[in-house]
Amino acid sequence: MTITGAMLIGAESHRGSDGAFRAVDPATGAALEPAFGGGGTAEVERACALAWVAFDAFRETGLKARAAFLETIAANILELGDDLIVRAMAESGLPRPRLEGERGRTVGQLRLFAQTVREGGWLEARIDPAQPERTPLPRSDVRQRHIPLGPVAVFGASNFPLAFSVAGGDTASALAAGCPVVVKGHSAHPGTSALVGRAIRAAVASCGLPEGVFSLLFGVGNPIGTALVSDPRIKAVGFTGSRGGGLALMEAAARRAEPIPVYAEMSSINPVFLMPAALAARAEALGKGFVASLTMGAGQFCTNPGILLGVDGPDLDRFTAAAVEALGGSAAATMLTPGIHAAYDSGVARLSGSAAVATLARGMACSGPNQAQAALFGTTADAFLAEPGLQDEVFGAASLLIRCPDTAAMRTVAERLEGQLTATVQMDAADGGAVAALLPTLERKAGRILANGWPTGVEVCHAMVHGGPFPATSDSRTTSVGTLAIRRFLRPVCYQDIPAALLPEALRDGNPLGLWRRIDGMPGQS
Ligand SMILES: NC(=O)C1=CN([C@@H]2O[C@H](COP(=O)(O)OP(=O)(O)OC[C@H]3O[C@@H](n4cnc5c(N)ncnc54)[C@H](OP(=O)(O)O)[C@@H]3O)[C@@H](O)[C@H]2O)C=CC1
Ligand SMILES: O=C(O)CCC(=O)C(=O)O
Repeated sequence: MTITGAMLIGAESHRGSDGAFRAVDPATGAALEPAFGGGGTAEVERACALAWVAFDAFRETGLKARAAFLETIAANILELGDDLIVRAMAESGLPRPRLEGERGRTVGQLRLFAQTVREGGWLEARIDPAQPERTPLPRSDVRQRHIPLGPVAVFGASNFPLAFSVAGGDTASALAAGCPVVVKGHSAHPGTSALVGRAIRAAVASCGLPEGVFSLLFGVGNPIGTALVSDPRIKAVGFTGSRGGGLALMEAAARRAEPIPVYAEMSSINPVFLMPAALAARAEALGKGFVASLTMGAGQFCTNPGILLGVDGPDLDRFTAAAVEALGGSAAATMLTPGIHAAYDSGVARLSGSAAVATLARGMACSGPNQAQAALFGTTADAFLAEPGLQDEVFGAASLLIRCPDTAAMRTVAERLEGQLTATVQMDAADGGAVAALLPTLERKAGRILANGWPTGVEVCHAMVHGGPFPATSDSRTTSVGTLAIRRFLRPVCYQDIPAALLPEALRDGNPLGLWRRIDGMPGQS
Protein backbone atom coordinates (compact mmCIF):
# COMPACT_ATOMS: atom_id res chain seq x y z
CA MET A 1 0.00 0.00 0.00
CA THR A 2 1.49 3.35 -1.04
CA ILE A 3 2.13 5.86 1.70
CA THR A 4 1.28 9.30 0.35
CA GLY A 5 2.15 11.74 3.15
CA ALA A 6 -1.50 12.77 3.60
CA MET A 7 -3.55 13.10 6.77
CA LEU A 8 -6.89 11.35 7.09
CA ILE A 9 -9.68 13.77 7.91
CA GLY A 10 -12.84 11.74 8.04
CA ALA A 11 -13.17 10.04 4.65
CA GLU A 12 -10.82 12.51 2.96
CA SER A 13 -7.05 12.17 2.43
CA HIS A 14 -5.66 15.64 2.83
CA ARG A 15 -2.13 16.89 2.43
CA GLY A 16 -1.24 19.56 4.97
CA SER A 17 0.59 22.70 3.96
CA ASP A 18 1.94 23.92 7.35
CA GLY A 19 5.49 22.64 6.84
CA ALA A 20 6.64 19.14 5.96
CA PHE A 21 8.55 16.39 7.72
CA ARG A 22 9.92 12.94 7.03
CA ALA A 23 10.38 9.97 9.32
CA VAL A 24 13.98 9.02 10.03
CA ASP A 25 15.29 5.46 10.05
CA PRO A 26 17.13 5.57 13.38
CA ALA A 27 19.34 2.62 12.40
CA THR A 28 20.86 4.52 9.47
CA GLY A 29 19.98 8.14 10.18
CA ALA A 30 18.45 8.33 6.66
CA ALA A 31 15.26 10.29 6.03
CA LEU A 32 12.42 8.10 4.72
CA GLU A 33 10.07 8.90 1.86
CA PRO A 34 7.55 10.35 1.49
CA ALA A 35 7.43 13.79 3.09
CA PHE A 36 4.33 14.32 5.22
CA GLY A 37 2.51 17.64 4.99
CA GLY A 38 1.93 19.13 8.42
CA GLY A 39 -1.56 20.18 9.44
CA GLY A 40 -2.56 23.35 11.26
CA THR A 41 -5.63 24.90 12.80
CA ALA A 42 -7.72 24.43 9.63
CA GLU A 43 -7.21 20.67 9.75
CA VAL A 44 -7.88 20.52 13.50
CA GLU A 45 -11.08 22.49 12.94
CA ARG A 46 -12.27 20.15 10.17
CA ALA A 47 -11.46 16.92 12.04
CA CYS A 48 -13.13 18.15 15.24
CA ALA A 49 -16.20 19.41 13.39
CA LEU A 50 -16.63 16.00 11.74
CA ALA A 51 -16.06 14.21 15.06
CA TRP A 52 -18.72 16.33 16.74
CA VAL A 53 -21.24 15.69 13.96
CA ALA A 54 -20.53 11.96 14.25
CA PHE A 55 -20.81 11.80 18.03
CA ASP A 56 -24.56 11.46 18.64
CA ALA A 57 -24.99 8.78 15.99
CA PHE A 58 -21.87 6.85 16.98
CA ARG A 59 -22.62 6.85 20.69
CA GLU A 60 -25.95 5.18 20.14
CA THR A 61 -24.67 2.42 17.84
CA GLY A 62 -25.88 -0.92 19.17
CA LEU A 63 -23.50 -2.98 21.25
CA LYS A 64 -23.16 -5.64 18.54
CA ALA A 65 -22.52 -3.08 15.80
CA ARG A 66 -19.85 -1.28 17.79
CA ALA A 67 -18.15 -4.55 18.70
CA ALA A 68 -18.18 -5.56 15.02
CA PHE A 69 -16.55 -2.22 14.16
CA LEU A 70 -13.66 -2.90 16.57
CA GLU A 71 -13.24 -6.40 15.14
CA THR A 72 -13.22 -5.02 11.61
CA ILE A 73 -10.41 -2.64 12.53
CA ALA A 74 -8.45 -5.61 13.91
CA ALA A 75 -9.00 -7.62 10.73
CA ASN A 76 -8.04 -4.66 8.53
CA ILE A 77 -4.78 -4.18 10.46
CA LEU A 78 -3.90 -7.83 9.89
CA GLU A 79 -4.74 -7.41 6.21
CA LEU A 80 -2.03 -4.76 5.89
CA GLY A 81 0.34 -7.72 6.11
CA ASP A 82 4.07 -7.30 5.99
CA ASP A 83 3.94 -3.73 4.62
CA LEU A 84 3.01 -2.58 8.11
CA ILE A 85 5.81 -4.47 9.85
CA VAL A 86 8.45 -3.40 7.31
CA ARG A 87 7.47 0.26 7.61
CA ALA A 88 7.34 0.12 11.42
CA MET A 89 10.79 -1.50 11.51
CA ALA A 90 12.22 1.26 9.32
CA GLU A 91 10.61 4.04 11.36
CA SER A 92 11.37 2.71 14.85
CA GLY A 93 14.51 0.58 14.66
CA LEU A 94 12.55 -2.10 16.54
CA PRO A 95 13.13 -5.68 15.39
CA ARG A 96 10.57 -7.74 13.44
CA PRO A 97 9.64 -10.21 16.23
CA ARG A 98 8.92 -7.36 18.63
CA LEU A 99 6.72 -5.58 16.08
CA GLU A 100 4.90 -8.75 15.10
CA GLY A 101 4.21 -9.35 18.79
CA GLU A 102 3.04 -5.78 19.17
CA ARG A 103 0.68 -6.16 16.21
CA GLY A 104 -0.77 -9.25 17.93
CA ARG A 105 -1.25 -7.25 21.12
CA THR A 106 -2.93 -4.39 19.19
CA VAL A 107 -5.34 -6.69 17.41
CA GLY A 108 -5.94 -8.70 20.60
CA GLN A 109 -6.79 -5.57 22.55
CA LEU A 110 -9.27 -4.40 19.91
CA ARG A 111 -10.96 -7.82 20.09
CA LEU A 112 -11.00 -7.76 23.87
CA PHE A 113 -12.73 -4.38 23.80
CA ALA A 114 -15.21 -5.80 21.29
CA GLN A 115 -16.11 -8.53 23.82
CA THR A 116 -16.39 -5.91 26.55
CA VAL A 117 -18.69 -3.74 24.47
CA ARG A 118 -20.95 -6.70 23.63
CA GLU A 119 -21.21 -7.77 27.26
CA GLY A 120 -22.43 -4.27 28.21
CA GLY A 121 -21.37 -4.24 31.89
CA TRP A 122 -19.55 -0.95 31.22
CA LEU A 123 -22.91 0.79 30.90
CA GLU A 124 -23.27 0.14 34.66
CA ALA A 125 -27.04 0.22 34.41
CA ARG A 126 -28.81 0.86 37.73
CA ILE A 127 -32.52 1.09 38.42
CA ASP A 128 -34.11 2.26 41.66
CA PRO A 129 -37.84 1.74 40.94
CA ALA A 130 -40.36 4.32 42.04
CA GLN A 131 -41.88 3.89 45.52
CA PRO A 132 -45.07 5.96 45.31
CA GLU A 133 -46.32 4.67 48.66
CA ARG A 134 -43.14 5.51 50.59
CA THR A 135 -43.63 7.81 53.59
CA PRO A 136 -43.06 10.50 54.51
CA LEU A 137 -42.14 11.14 50.84
CA PRO A 138 -42.63 8.96 47.77
CA ARG A 139 -39.53 7.98 45.78
CA SER A 140 -39.21 8.81 42.09
CA ASP A 141 -38.18 6.27 39.48
CA VAL A 142 -34.39 6.80 39.25
CA ARG A 143 -32.23 5.10 36.60
CA GLN A 144 -28.60 5.48 35.61
CA ARG A 145 -26.35 4.47 32.76
CA HIS A 146 -22.97 5.62 31.46
CA ILE A 147 -22.58 7.57 28.24
CA PRO A 148 -19.41 8.52 26.33
CA LEU A 149 -17.79 11.91 27.01
CA GLY A 150 -17.51 13.06 23.38
CA PRO A 151 -14.71 13.24 20.82
CA VAL A 152 -11.33 12.21 22.25
CA ALA A 153 -7.87 13.44 21.19
CA VAL A 154 -5.26 10.66 21.23
CA PHE A 155 -1.50 11.27 21.13
CA GLY A 156 0.28 8.16 19.86
CA ALA A 157 3.41 7.09 21.75
CA SER A 158 6.79 6.76 20.06
CA ASN A 159 7.87 3.58 21.83
CA PHE A 160 4.95 1.35 20.87
CA PRO A 161 4.24 2.36 17.25
CA LEU A 162 1.32 -0.08 17.13
CA ALA A 163 -0.01 -0.98 20.61
CA PHE A 164 0.12 2.57 22.06
CA SER A 165 -0.34 4.48 18.82
CA VAL A 166 -3.05 5.12 16.22
CA ALA A 167 -5.08 1.96 16.96
CA GLY A 168 -3.58 1.43 20.41
CA GLY A 169 -5.21 1.18 23.81
CA ASP A 170 -6.37 4.81 24.03
CA THR A 171 -8.09 4.67 20.62
CA ALA A 172 -9.56 1.21 21.23
CA SER A 173 -11.00 2.18 24.62
CA ALA A 174 -12.36 5.51 23.38
CA LEU A 175 -14.05 3.92 20.35
CA ALA A 176 -15.38 1.13 22.59
CA ALA A 177 -16.94 3.79 24.83
CA GLY A 178 -18.60 5.40 21.81
CA CYS A 179 -16.27 8.40 21.45
CA PRO A 180 -15.08 9.54 18.01
CA VAL A 181 -11.27 9.78 17.97
CA VAL A 182 -8.94 12.37 16.48
CA VAL A 183 -5.37 11.06 16.61
CA LYS A 184 -2.33 13.33 16.57
CA GLY A 185 0.13 10.90 14.97
CA HIS A 186 3.64 10.71 16.45
CA SER A 187 6.13 12.34 14.10
CA ALA A 188 8.55 9.42 14.57
CA HIS A 189 6.35 6.91 12.71
CA PRO A 190 3.99 8.72 10.32
CA GLY A 191 4.03 5.96 7.68
CA THR A 192 3.05 3.29 10.22
CA SER A 193 0.38 5.67 11.52
CA ALA A 194 -1.01 6.32 8.04
CA LEU A 195 -1.27 2.60 7.26
CA VAL A 196 -3.09 1.85 10.51
CA GLY A 197 -5.22 4.98 10.09
CA ARG A 198 -6.38 3.73 6.70
CA ALA A 199 -7.32 0.39 8.27
CA ILE A 200 -9.53 2.26 10.76
CA ARG A 201 -11.00 4.54 8.08
CA ALA A 202 -11.91 1.51 5.94
CA ALA A 203 -13.66 -0.04 8.95
CA VAL A 204 -15.62 3.18 9.54
CA ALA A 205 -16.84 3.06 5.93
CA SER A 206 -17.60 -0.66 5.74
CA CYS A 207 -19.49 -0.57 9.06
CA GLY A 208 -21.63 2.29 7.77
CA LEU A 209 -20.51 4.73 10.49
CA PRO A 210 -20.27 8.51 10.10
CA GLU A 211 -16.89 9.53 8.64
CA GLY A 212 -16.03 11.75 11.61
CA VAL A 213 -15.68 8.73 13.92
CA PHE A 214 -11.96 8.74 13.10
CA SER A 215 -9.37 11.23 11.85
CA LEU A 216 -5.57 11.20 11.86
CA LEU A 217 -3.62 14.46 11.91
CA PHE A 218 0.08 15.13 11.50
CA GLY A 219 1.91 18.32 12.32
CA VAL A 220 5.27 19.96 12.67
CA GLY A 221 5.99 21.01 16.24
CA ASN A 222 3.66 21.52 19.16
CA PRO A 223 0.98 23.95 17.85
CA ILE A 224 -1.19 21.24 16.27
CA GLY A 225 -1.34 19.24 19.51
CA THR A 226 -2.17 22.33 21.53
CA ALA A 227 -4.87 23.35 19.04
CA LEU A 228 -6.40 19.88 19.18
CA VAL A 229 -6.55 19.79 22.99
CA SER A 230 -7.95 23.34 23.01
CA ASP A 231 -10.76 22.64 20.54
CA PRO A 232 -14.10 22.94 22.38
CA ARG A 233 -15.48 19.82 20.70
CA ILE A 234 -12.74 17.61 22.18
CA LYS A 235 -13.93 16.28 25.54
CA ALA A 236 -10.97 14.17 26.77
CA VAL A 237 -7.34 13.45 25.92
CA GLY A 238 -5.24 10.25 25.95
CA PHE A 239 -1.45 10.66 25.89
CA THR A 240 1.67 8.53 26.38
CA GLY A 241 5.04 10.24 26.25
CA SER A 242 7.29 12.62 28.12
CA ARG A 243 6.53 14.39 31.37
CA GLY A 244 7.07 17.75 29.66
CA GLY A 245 4.67 16.91 26.83
CA GLY A 246 2.02 15.54 29.20
CA LEU A 247 2.25 18.58 31.47
CA ALA A 248 1.99 20.97 28.52
CA LEU A 249 -1.19 19.26 27.31
CA MET A 250 -2.65 19.22 30.84
CA GLU A 251 -2.05 22.97 31.01
CA ALA A 252 -3.67 23.51 27.61
CA ALA A 253 -6.71 21.50 28.76
CA ALA A 254 -6.94 23.44 32.03
CA ARG A 255 -6.79 26.80 30.16
CA ARG A 256 -9.90 25.97 28.13
CA ALA A 257 -13.20 27.72 28.89
CA GLU A 258 -14.45 24.18 29.56
CA PRO A 259 -11.57 22.19 31.11
CA ILE A 260 -11.45 18.50 30.19
CA PRO A 261 -9.75 15.39 31.60
CA VAL A 262 -6.28 14.54 30.29
CA TYR A 263 -5.20 10.94 30.79
CA ALA A 264 -1.45 11.28 30.38
CA GLU A 265 0.97 8.45 31.04
CA MET A 266 4.35 10.09 31.59
CA SER A 267 7.37 9.08 33.64
CA SER A 268 8.03 6.14 35.95
CA ILE A 269 11.19 4.49 37.25
CA ASN A 270 9.52 1.30 38.49
CA PRO A 271 11.42 0.40 41.67
CA VAL A 272 12.46 -3.21 42.27
CA PHE A 273 12.92 -4.28 45.91
CA LEU A 274 15.46 -7.11 46.28
CA MET A 275 14.42 -8.63 49.61
CA PRO A 276 17.10 -10.36 51.73
CA ALA A 277 15.92 -13.99 51.59
CA ALA A 278 15.34 -13.81 47.83
CA LEU A 279 18.80 -12.37 47.33
CA ALA A 280 20.35 -15.08 49.53
CA ALA A 281 18.56 -17.80 47.56
CA ARG A 282 19.08 -16.59 43.97
CA ALA A 283 21.16 -13.44 43.66
CA GLU A 284 22.78 -14.51 40.39
CA ALA A 285 19.51 -15.45 38.68
CA LEU A 286 17.99 -12.15 39.81
CA GLY A 287 20.97 -10.22 38.40
CA LYS A 288 20.53 -11.86 35.00
CA GLY A 289 16.75 -11.51 35.01
CA PHE A 290 17.04 -7.84 35.87
CA VAL A 291 19.41 -7.11 32.96
CA ALA A 292 17.12 -8.95 30.52
CA SER A 293 14.20 -6.74 31.62
CA LEU A 294 16.32 -3.56 31.63
CA THR A 295 17.70 -4.00 28.13
CA MET A 296 14.55 -5.31 26.41
CA GLY A 297 13.66 -3.00 23.52
CA ALA A 298 16.70 -0.80 24.29
CA GLY A 299 15.03 -0.08 27.63
CA GLN A 300 12.35 2.02 25.93
CA PHE A 301 9.50 0.92 28.15
CA CYS A 302 7.78 3.16 30.65
CA THR A 303 7.76 0.04 32.84
CA ASN A 304 11.54 -0.32 32.67
CA PRO A 305 13.20 -1.15 36.06
CA GLY A 306 14.99 2.18 36.60
CA ILE A 307 15.94 1.68 40.25
CA LEU A 308 16.75 -1.30 42.46
CA LEU A 309 16.93 -1.39 46.24
CA GLY A 310 18.70 -4.02 48.35
CA VAL A 311 20.31 -4.43 51.76
CA ASP A 312 24.06 -3.92 51.59
CA GLY A 313 26.07 -7.12 52.09
CA PRO A 314 27.53 -10.17 50.35
CA ASP A 315 24.23 -11.25 48.74
CA LEU A 316 23.75 -7.84 47.16
CA ASP A 317 27.39 -8.06 46.00
CA ARG A 318 26.57 -11.39 44.30
CA PHE A 319 23.56 -9.79 42.61
CA THR A 320 25.66 -6.84 41.49
CA ALA A 321 28.43 -9.05 40.09
CA ALA A 322 25.91 -11.07 38.05
CA ALA A 323 24.19 -7.92 36.79
CA VAL A 324 27.50 -6.27 35.91
CA GLU A 325 28.57 -9.32 33.94
CA ALA A 326 25.27 -9.64 32.07
CA LEU A 327 25.09 -5.92 31.34
CA GLY A 328 28.71 -5.80 30.18
CA GLY A 329 27.82 -8.40 27.53
CA SER A 330 24.64 -6.66 26.34
CA ALA A 331 24.84 -5.27 22.83
CA ALA A 332 24.24 -1.59 22.14
CA ALA A 333 20.76 -1.09 20.68
CA THR A 334 19.23 1.43 18.30
CA MET A 335 16.87 3.85 19.99
CA LEU A 336 13.62 5.10 18.48
CA THR A 337 14.57 8.62 17.48
CA PRO A 338 17.62 10.89 17.52
CA GLY A 339 15.84 12.98 20.17
CA ILE A 340 15.20 10.02 22.49
CA HIS A 341 18.79 8.89 21.95
CA ALA A 342 20.13 12.34 22.85
CA ALA A 343 17.89 12.46 25.94
CA TYR A 344 19.22 9.05 27.02
CA ASP A 345 22.85 10.09 26.58
CA SER A 346 22.30 13.26 28.58
CA GLY A 347 20.51 11.33 31.37
CA VAL A 348 23.40 8.86 31.55
CA ALA A 349 25.92 11.73 31.57
CA ARG A 350 23.99 13.36 34.43
CA LEU A 351 24.15 10.18 36.52
CA SER A 352 27.78 9.39 35.70
CA GLY A 353 28.72 12.99 36.50
CA SER A 354 27.10 12.93 39.94
CA ALA A 355 29.55 12.72 42.82
CA ALA A 356 27.01 10.60 44.70
CA VAL A 357 26.82 7.94 41.99
CA ALA A 358 29.29 5.24 40.87
CA THR A 359 29.22 3.71 37.38
CA LEU A 360 29.03 -0.06 37.97
CA ALA A 361 28.83 -1.27 34.37
CA ARG A 362 28.29 -0.19 30.78
CA GLY A 363 27.03 -2.35 27.94
CA MET A 364 28.95 -3.07 24.75
CA ALA A 365 30.14 -0.10 22.69
CA CYS A 366 27.91 1.51 20.05
CA SER A 367 28.53 0.78 16.40
CA GLY A 368 25.91 2.80 14.59
CA PRO A 369 23.83 5.96 14.74
CA ASN A 370 21.34 6.42 17.57
CA GLN A 371 22.63 3.41 19.46
CA ALA A 372 22.64 3.38 23.25
CA GLN A 373 24.97 1.60 25.61
CA ALA A 374 23.19 0.12 28.62
CA ALA A 375 24.30 1.44 32.00
CA LEU A 376 24.13 0.39 35.65
CA PHE A 377 24.87 2.91 38.37
CA GLY A 378 25.14 2.57 42.14
CA THR A 379 24.51 4.85 45.10
CA THR A 380 23.54 4.70 48.76
CA ALA A 381 20.16 5.29 50.39
CA ASP A 382 21.48 8.41 52.13
CA ALA A 383 22.81 9.87 48.87
CA PHE A 384 19.57 9.06 47.04
CA LEU A 385 17.51 10.75 49.75
CA ALA A 386 19.77 13.82 49.65
CA GLU A 387 19.59 14.28 45.86
CA PRO A 388 15.98 14.29 44.58
CA GLY A 389 17.16 14.55 40.94
CA LEU A 390 18.40 10.96 41.16
CA GLN A 391 14.84 9.77 40.71
CA ASP A 392 14.31 11.56 37.39
CA GLU A 393 13.48 9.04 34.65
CA VAL A 394 16.28 8.20 32.22
CA PHE A 395 14.29 6.73 29.34
CA GLY A 396 16.31 3.77 28.08
CA ALA A 397 18.44 0.92 29.46
CA ALA A 398 19.89 2.72 32.50
CA SER A 399 19.25 1.80 36.12
CA LEU A 400 20.42 2.85 39.58
CA LEU A 401 21.12 0.34 42.37
CA ILE A 402 20.54 1.80 45.85
CA ARG A 403 22.38 0.12 48.73
CA CYS A 404 20.36 0.35 51.92
CA PRO A 405 21.56 -0.44 55.48
CA ASP A 406 18.41 -2.48 56.25
CA THR A 407 14.86 -3.10 55.06
CA ALA A 408 13.60 -0.14 57.10
CA ALA A 409 15.80 2.12 54.94
CA MET A 410 14.30 0.48 51.82
CA ARG A 411 10.90 1.60 53.14
CA THR A 412 12.20 5.11 53.81
CA VAL A 413 13.42 5.39 50.21
CA ALA A 414 10.11 3.97 48.95
CA GLU A 415 8.26 6.70 50.89
CA ARG A 416 10.27 9.37 49.08
CA LEU A 417 9.60 8.04 45.58
CA GLU A 418 7.25 9.81 43.22
CA GLY A 419 4.21 7.97 41.84
CA GLN A 420 5.00 4.87 39.77
CA LEU A 421 3.36 2.61 37.21
CA THR A 422 4.81 -0.43 38.94
CA ALA A 423 6.66 -1.60 42.06
CA THR A 424 8.25 -5.05 42.14
CA VAL A 425 9.35 -7.18 45.09
CA GLN A 426 11.72 -10.10 44.66
CA MET A 427 10.88 -12.18 47.72
CA ASP A 428 10.99 -15.58 49.37
CA ALA A 429 8.75 -16.88 52.17
CA ALA A 430 11.12 -15.56 54.85
CA ASP A 431 10.70 -12.02 53.43
CA GLY A 432 6.95 -12.08 54.14
CA GLY A 433 7.09 -9.81 57.20
CA ALA A 434 9.31 -7.18 55.57
CA VAL A 435 7.17 -7.18 52.42
CA ALA A 436 3.98 -6.86 54.49
CA ALA A 437 5.51 -3.76 56.10
CA LEU A 438 6.41 -2.35 52.68
CA LEU A 439 3.10 -3.06 50.94
CA PRO A 440 1.06 -0.12 52.28
CA THR A 441 3.72 2.25 50.93
CA LEU A 442 3.80 0.48 47.56
CA GLU A 443 0.01 0.62 47.31
CA ARG A 444 0.13 4.38 47.82
CA LYS A 445 2.94 4.81 45.28
CA ALA A 446 2.15 2.46 42.39
CA GLY A 447 -0.62 1.27 40.09
CA ARG A 448 0.64 -2.34 39.87
CA ILE A 449 2.60 -4.36 42.45
CA LEU A 450 4.41 -7.49 41.27
CA ALA A 451 6.10 -10.31 43.16
CA ASN A 452 8.94 -12.28 41.62
CA GLY A 453 8.52 -11.00 38.09
CA TRP A 454 9.78 -8.05 36.08
CA PRO A 455 7.65 -5.03 35.27
CA THR A 456 8.18 -4.83 31.49
CA GLY A 457 5.46 -6.42 29.37
CA VAL A 458 1.97 -5.49 30.46
CA GLU A 459 -0.79 -8.11 30.18
CA VAL A 460 -3.87 -6.76 28.40
CA CYS A 461 -6.71 -8.14 30.54
CA HIS A 462 -9.64 -7.16 32.71
CA ALA A 463 -7.80 -6.74 36.03
CA MET A 464 -4.76 -4.85 34.68
CA VAL A 465 -3.87 -1.42 36.03
CA HIS A 466 -1.39 0.48 33.89
CA GLY A 467 -1.57 3.73 35.76
CA GLY A 468 -0.48 5.22 39.06
CA PRO A 469 -0.06 8.47 40.97
CA PHE A 470 1.63 11.50 39.37
CA PRO A 471 3.98 11.67 37.51
CA ALA A 472 3.37 8.09 36.34
CA THR A 473 0.05 9.43 35.13
CA SER A 474 -2.02 12.57 35.43
CA ASP A 475 -4.96 10.69 36.98
CA SER A 476 -4.30 7.78 39.32
CA ARG A 477 -7.93 6.64 39.26
CA THR A 478 -7.64 5.03 35.87
CA THR A 479 -5.67 2.63 33.68
CA SER A 480 -4.57 2.97 30.06
CA VAL A 481 -4.23 -0.79 29.48
CA GLY A 482 -6.94 -3.41 29.98
CA THR A 483 -10.70 -3.22 29.67
CA LEU A 484 -11.12 -0.86 32.63
CA ALA A 485 -9.57 1.81 30.37
CA ILE A 486 -13.03 2.34 28.86
CA ARG A 487 -14.11 4.10 32.09
CA ARG A 488 -11.89 7.08 31.31
CA PHE A 489 -14.19 8.10 28.50
CA LEU A 490 -17.57 7.61 30.17
CA ARG A 491 -19.75 9.53 32.59
CA PRO A 492 -22.96 8.63 34.42
CA VAL A 493 -26.31 10.13 33.47
CA CYS A 494 -29.35 9.77 35.70
CA TYR A 495 -32.92 9.54 34.31
CA GLN A 496 -35.54 10.51 36.89
CA ASP A 497 -39.20 9.73 36.10
CA ILE A 498 -38.43 9.70 32.37
CA PRO A 499 -41.34 8.09 30.45
CA ALA A 500 -40.62 4.47 29.50
CA ALA A 501 -40.73 5.15 25.77
CA LEU A 502 -37.96 7.74 26.10
CA LEU A 503 -35.59 5.64 28.19
CA PRO A 504 -32.43 4.23 26.57
CA GLU A 505 -32.64 0.49 25.88
CA ALA A 506 -30.15 -0.28 28.65
CA LEU A 507 -32.59 1.03 31.25
CA ARG A 508 -35.89 -0.24 29.91
CA ASP A 509 -38.12 -2.59 31.86
CA GLY A 510 -37.74 -6.19 30.71
CA ASN A 511 -33.99 -5.67 30.12
CA PRO A 512 -34.06 -5.94 26.29
CA LEU A 513 -30.23 -5.95 26.08
CA GLY A 514 -29.87 -8.76 28.66
CA LEU A 515 -27.45 -6.66 30.76
CA TRP A 516 -26.26 -7.24 34.32
CA ARG A 517 -27.99 -4.38 36.12
CA ARG A 518 -28.43 -3.25 39.73
CA ILE A 519 -32.09 -3.14 40.66
CA ASP A 520 -32.48 -1.44 44.03
CA GLY A 521 -28.77 -2.09 44.55
CA MET A 522 -28.92 -5.84 43.88
CA PRO A 523 -26.94 -7.10 40.86
CA GLY A 524 -28.74 -9.43 38.48
CA GLN A 525 -29.81 -9.97 34.90
CA SER A 526 -33.35 -8.63 35.16
N1 LIG B 1 6.75 7.20 30.05
C1 LIG B 1 6.53 6.80 28.84
O1 LIG B 1 5.67 5.98 28.56
C2 LIG B 1 7.31 7.36 27.73
C3 LIG B 1 8.18 8.40 27.96
N2 LIG B 1 8.84 8.95 26.93
C4 LIG B 1 9.72 10.09 27.24
O2 LIG B 1 9.50 11.10 26.26
C5 LIG B 1 10.72 11.49 25.65
C6 LIG B 1 10.44 11.92 24.23
O3 LIG B 1 9.70 10.91 23.59
P1 LIG B 1 8.42 11.19 22.74
O4 LIG B 1 7.76 9.92 22.49
O5 LIG B 1 8.78 11.98 21.53
O6 LIG B 1 7.45 11.99 23.71
P2 LIG B 1 6.91 13.45 23.62
O7 LIG B 1 6.19 13.72 24.89
O8 LIG B 1 7.96 14.40 23.24
O9 LIG B 1 5.84 13.40 22.41
C7 LIG B 1 4.64 12.65 22.47
C8 LIG B 1 3.59 13.31 21.58
O10 LIG B 1 3.17 14.55 22.13
C9 LIG B 1 3.47 15.63 21.26
N3 LIG B 1 3.96 16.72 22.12
C10 LIG B 1 5.06 16.68 22.90
N4 LIG B 1 5.18 17.83 23.59
C11 LIG B 1 4.13 18.60 23.23
C12 LIG B 1 3.70 19.92 23.60
N5 LIG B 1 4.40 20.67 24.46
N6 LIG B 1 2.59 20.42 23.03
C13 LIG B 1 1.89 19.68 22.13
N7 LIG B 1 2.25 18.43 21.74
C14 LIG B 1 3.35 17.89 22.28
C15 LIG B 1 4.51 15.10 20.31
O11 LIG B 1 4.50 15.77 19.08
P3 LIG B 1 5.66 15.47 17.99
O12 LIG B 1 5.30 14.17 17.34
O13 LIG B 1 5.56 16.61 17.03
O14 LIG B 1 6.96 15.43 18.73
C16 LIG B 1 4.09 13.66 20.18
O15 LIG B 1 2.99 13.54 19.29
C17 LIG B 1 11.61 10.28 25.81
O16 LIG B 1 12.96 10.59 25.76
C18 LIG B 1 11.17 9.78 27.15
O17 LIG B 1 11.84 10.50 28.14
C19 LIG B 1 8.64 8.50 25.67
C20 LIG B 1 7.80 7.46 25.38
C21 LIG B 1 7.06 6.78 26.42
O1 LIG C 1 5.56 -2.74 29.29
C1 LIG C 1 4.63 -2.66 28.49
O2 LIG C 1 4.15 -3.62 27.91
C2 LIG C 1 3.97 -1.32 28.23
C3 LIG C 1 4.91 -0.22 28.50
C4 LIG C 1 4.33 1.12 28.24
O3 LIG C 1 3.19 1.38 28.51
C5 LIG C 1 5.18 2.14 27.65
O4 LIG C 1 6.38 1.92 27.56
O5 LIG C 1 4.65 3.19 27.27
